[in-house]
Amino acid sequence: MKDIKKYQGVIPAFYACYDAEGNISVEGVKALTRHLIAKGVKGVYVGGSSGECIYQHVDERKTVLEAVMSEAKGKLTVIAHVGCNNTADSMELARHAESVGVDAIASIPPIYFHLPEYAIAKYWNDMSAAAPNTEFVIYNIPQLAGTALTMSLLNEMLKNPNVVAVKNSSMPTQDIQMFKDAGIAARGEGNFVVFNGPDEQFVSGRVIGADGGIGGTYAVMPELYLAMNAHLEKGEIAKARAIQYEADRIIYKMCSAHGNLYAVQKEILRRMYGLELGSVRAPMPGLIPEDEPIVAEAQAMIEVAIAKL
Ligand SMILES: CC(=O)N[C@@H]([C@@H](O)[C@H](O)[C@H](O)CO)[C@@H](O)CC(=O)C(=O)O
Repeated sequence: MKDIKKYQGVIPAFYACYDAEGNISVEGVKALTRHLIAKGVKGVYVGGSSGECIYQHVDERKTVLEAVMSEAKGKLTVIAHVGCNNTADSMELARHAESVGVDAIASIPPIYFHLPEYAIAKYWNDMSAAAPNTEFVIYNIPQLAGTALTMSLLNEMLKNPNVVAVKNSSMPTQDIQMFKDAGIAARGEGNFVVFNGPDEQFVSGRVIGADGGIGGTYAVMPELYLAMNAHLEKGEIAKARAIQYEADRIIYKMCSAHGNLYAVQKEILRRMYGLELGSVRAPMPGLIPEDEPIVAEAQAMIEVAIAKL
């Protein structure tokens, strides 16, 4: 790998940005990108779960990535999730992502049908071949994708020199160590990256060896993850853990709404910073009036936690 440093740190999973009619809001995408640059994050993960990738058309996903790149190029590490539920569309997005100059592409495994490992490897390698000059990140999120990254599948993928990282959203932090060991055995120390996925375990994931984190709640409270990361880099585990506890309580609060977590977070960003990012796409549930106190409480918790840093 040429530059491992660009993947080390706090990388928010970018939210889907819609206008009042539910169409992609290019202005919203640009505004959120500028906002995250100003907050000092390392990069963005575009078009993943938080980006509602499976609810967006190929052309919409290209539009989003182009808007991000127009603001982020040279300022942030950009990882574009290009997985679709068929190889041809994924390859088209991979080709496009390389053409706009992303740092890496990423993909979930194919969802719904439980395919054999050789078919999953071919799906990933085909999209990697469509972006031959771009690094590739395996996105392991078994609880949503329905397929878990096994060691045999990872070892098969490590034969592809573009595979530089795993974004690991499985819950056992032990998986991070196993993936990292295999990556280092194949590539050498300092040449393979594992990202922590579950935000509730950012500190544990980093302590067991994750190089950085990609997460869906970072964008609504980047200050907390940046502070945890800074404490960890100084070996201040207790201080990092105290912030992790606060972040987790905020996540539990946001997840208690009727509306989807992403809808809650976008509403908090609207209230805190005037960012107009819209709601979520059906069939995800949007906010209902009864969610009002939850949104207000979560916002207040974020503000209190930030003020304490
Ligand atoms: C299962 C799941 O959705 N995991 C999320 C977490 O960030 C998650 O939203 C967070 O830990 C709150 O539970 C991320 O790993 C997903 C992510 O980074 C993405 O949006 O692509």
